Amino acid sequence: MIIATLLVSAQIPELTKSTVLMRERSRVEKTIRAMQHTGAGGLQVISDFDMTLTRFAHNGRRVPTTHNILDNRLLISEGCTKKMKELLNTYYPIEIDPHRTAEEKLPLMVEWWTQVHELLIEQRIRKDLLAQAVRESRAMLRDGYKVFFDHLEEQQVPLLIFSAGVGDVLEEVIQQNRVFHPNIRIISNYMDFDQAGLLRAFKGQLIHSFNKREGAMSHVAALRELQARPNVLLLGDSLGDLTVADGVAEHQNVLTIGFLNDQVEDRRESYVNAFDVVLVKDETMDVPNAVLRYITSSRGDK
Ligand SMILES: Nc1ccn([C@@H]2O[C@H](COP(=O)(O)O)[C@@H](O)[C@H]2O)c(=O)n1
Repeated sequence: MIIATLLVSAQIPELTKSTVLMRERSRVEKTIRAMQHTGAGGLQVISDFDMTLTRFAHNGRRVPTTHNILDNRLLISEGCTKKMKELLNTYYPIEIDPHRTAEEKLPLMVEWWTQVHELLIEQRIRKDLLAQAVRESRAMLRDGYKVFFDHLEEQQVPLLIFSAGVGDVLEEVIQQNRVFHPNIRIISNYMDFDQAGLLRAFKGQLIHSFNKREGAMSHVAALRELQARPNVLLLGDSLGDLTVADGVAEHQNVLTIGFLNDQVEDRRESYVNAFDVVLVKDETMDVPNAVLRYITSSRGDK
């Protein structure tokens, strides 16, 4: 068995990079082997979007989240920008605070999202200007994103993107990067426009970073096709992302990969305890791509 697990490391050299942390390397290798045994046909990928599929920073500047892409004079006023920034400065430190529990954070996240959505609705955002706002933004998917999206499509592996961001903006980002393939399902906060194409509400139950399990459970019927796939590769950048897989179904093998983008020293321990694999300040999809390449390679290739 030791020889078998070592073989996995040899086949996936990306897992030996100094930016890759694992609580229990042998468990990771065993899970990857089990997933490779079933192959692409038994696999599904569940991923967060902002700061997981998108970069956290580029050239020393933060890359905007889907909410922040809406901060464009085409769509919102200067006053709205100011209020959104104040809310971000108040609530983002709470979202990533390793000393508060998810239970403590939950009501505060509801406050943040609710206030921002109310501000956006007051602005009566125009649907027809969203694509231009995305084009003008500094939105950026992680390096290696094309290999990730294209490989999943080629292997017919479903990709569920579960995001507390803004669904309409998220779709536009992946559309403009030409990777919006038919194997993708998205659960997110979608805008509701009136007949004149002006934002009047957000649809459905609010999704924030700490209610993803409940959000996933409420979509279980729509996600029935995923229940036939026992193996899950789950990608996220927040501890709240870990609960999505529980909400979808019971699984045989789940491998979780967490991007630790910010406040690394303070959060390292909690991330290593929670995710199987932690990627520290890694702006690429190299590790998920290497793991996927291994899992979906046929056993004869080994
Ligand atoms: N007004 C807001 C609210 C949230 N955010 C950030 O977006 C992230 C949510 O999207 P996921 O795809 O990661 O689920 C969340 O982590 C917040 O930090 C924001 O920028 N502005």
